[in-house]
Amino acid sequence: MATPINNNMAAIKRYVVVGGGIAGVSCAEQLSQMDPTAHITLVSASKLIKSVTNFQKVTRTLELFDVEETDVSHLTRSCSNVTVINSHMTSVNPDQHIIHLHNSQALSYHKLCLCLGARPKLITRDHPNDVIGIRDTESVGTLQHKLSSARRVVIVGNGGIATELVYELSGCTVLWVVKDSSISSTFFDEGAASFFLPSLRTQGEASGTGGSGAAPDETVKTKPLKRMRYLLDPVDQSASGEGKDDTSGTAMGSALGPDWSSGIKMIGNNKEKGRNVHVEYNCEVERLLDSQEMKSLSLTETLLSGTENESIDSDKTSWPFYVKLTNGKVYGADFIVSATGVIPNTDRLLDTIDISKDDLGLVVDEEMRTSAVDVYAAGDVCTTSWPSVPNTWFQMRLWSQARQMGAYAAKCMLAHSGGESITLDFCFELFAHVTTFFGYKVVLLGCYNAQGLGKDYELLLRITNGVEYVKVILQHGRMVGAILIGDTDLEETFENLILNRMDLTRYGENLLDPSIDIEDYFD
Ligand SMILES: Cc1cc2nc3c(=O)[nH]c(=O)nc-3n(C[C@H](O)[C@H](O)[C@H](O)COP(=O)(O)OP(=O)(O)OC[C@H]3O[C@@H](n4cnc5c(N)ncnc54)[C@H](O)[C@@H]3O)c2cc1C
Ligand SMILES: NC(=O)C1=CN([C@@H]2O[C@H](COP(=O)(O)OP(=O)(O)OC[C@H]3O[C@@H](n4cnc5c(N)ncnc54)[C@H](OP(=O)(O)O)[C@@H]3O)[C@@H](O)[C@H]2O)C=CC1
Repeated sequence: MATPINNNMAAIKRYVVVGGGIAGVSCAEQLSQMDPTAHITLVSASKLIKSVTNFQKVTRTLELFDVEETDVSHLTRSCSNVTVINSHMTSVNPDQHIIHLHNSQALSYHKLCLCLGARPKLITRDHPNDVIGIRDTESVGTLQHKLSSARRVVIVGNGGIATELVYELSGCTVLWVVKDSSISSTFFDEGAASFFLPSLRTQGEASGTGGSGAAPDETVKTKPLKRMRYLLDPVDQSASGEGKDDTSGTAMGSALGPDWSSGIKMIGNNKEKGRNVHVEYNCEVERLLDSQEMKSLSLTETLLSGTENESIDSDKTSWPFYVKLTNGKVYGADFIVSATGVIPNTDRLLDTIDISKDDLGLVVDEEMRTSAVDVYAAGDVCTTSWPSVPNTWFQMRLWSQARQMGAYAAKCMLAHSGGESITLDFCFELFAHVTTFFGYKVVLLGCYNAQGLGKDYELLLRITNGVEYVKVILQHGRMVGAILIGDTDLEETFENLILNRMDLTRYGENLLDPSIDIEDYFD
């Protein structure tokens, strides 16, 4: 029998936040800060919760911070009106305004914010020992353990985690399976991907087949209109972007924080071996096979070219399993990291509550409300539904957005409690992300890959191989997006230009002329 823990529920307006990740903790902190008299309860399935430290605003919309995993006393010390319950929420009853917890408690709420996060979307759940996902500290531990005896690891996926892992892993061969024709396609077009390829090769030549990143002269299919470009180092023509199709361009513990991989040893069984990455482009994993199946199907393992072949006698090497790719090749491997995106943690919850969802994400309106009355959602678990005008913000499951959404949901909950509505927070006007890939600072602003623009845009490019890659997307003479790789120092100016929607037609090619101090231009 469930026990209500807040008996005086009619009198107390209790804000309940579920989830101890960045979104949930930011929501609880913001509620506490804005209303120190409010009763706030944070329910977290994980014992440790996330807290944002060293927060700094880089520009109006870009923010940098560290994420620490702390015990709950860290939060309750700084927010004395927050109590934390370490349990799993099993169901929600919006009619009665009650949630049920795994420990048999029932908890009533005035407003509820669900910050349940997401978990890895694996290519298959049929091989839990061979196919792993990375999300929290525990899963990184599993990765390290498996790596220590691994000779060859297959990484599937072409987004954030895969891009970080291929750069960090050493001591084994990495077979990177991407379904696109260039690497890191969630974040970069083919030009930027080419800029990064030398970094992949630094510790041993990366080989690859069929992709533009590795095959600079790849034929172009469609060409957007381009006005000009700066190519400071003419060696790598592929990186100029000219003639490229630019339309290509998004219960565990809480997700890891920035720099999760630094300081963590990710070394395979051969400590002497550096980075050794082989990329298979334009394909996916078709199936996994054990050695019996390999024999019965008379399949032959594909040999890896380059350094690996010198050290592996392929006839004698046996592998725990084999992957058959959709391009027909078969590779032996020790294990697979499926870095193939995330699934919001709502599936069980959805059995208990009538609530709108989109691809398992809880649909929220511009005041972070779900379709269930007094139930809000923030972070990876939600799917935003508001139209972005101008069209320069979109959702991506990132910690900056988790933090912003958590804090904004708190503001909405308090405003609605007072019978007020609230206008969409400024941070949702412009997509802004700062991160590090392949050792380079990366800033993404607005429609950085011309998302949603069709072919109605122009590009400006400035590239210095090994130093910087600057791409600007213009529509009708106005800047709508930018990719800044390296220490370009352009983020603030470009952010202003995108937000101001200034007509830049008259500046023409001077906009990216490296000999002009662009900041002075617009002061
Ligand atoms: C390896 C990795 C690297 C990343 N790198 C970056 C990066 O460089 N930059 C970036 O911006 N983003 C990055 N991200 C994404 C970022 O970490 C997430 O977008 C963000 O942390 C999501 O926060 P959240 O609070 O929404 O969800 P989570 O951190 O997943 O937290 C959800 C919380 O809810 C709890 N929970 C779930 N269900 C229940 C329940 N029923 N009852 C109670 N509690 C429950 C979970 O235990 C967890 O504490 C990375 C993610 C990963 C996995
Ligand atoms: N520095 C950063 O900003 C980082 C951010 N993150 C975030 O963490 C979360 C998890 O990262 P990650 O798992 O890399 O997710 P991402 O969404 O970044 O990337 C997933 C990738 O896997 C591809 N994919 C999906 N299904 C398959 C499949 N069956 N076979 C092959 N490829 C497939 C996707 O292609 P398609 O898009 O075509 O479906 C996409 O390229 C994301 O929200 C990500 O944004 C993670 C690490 C670093």
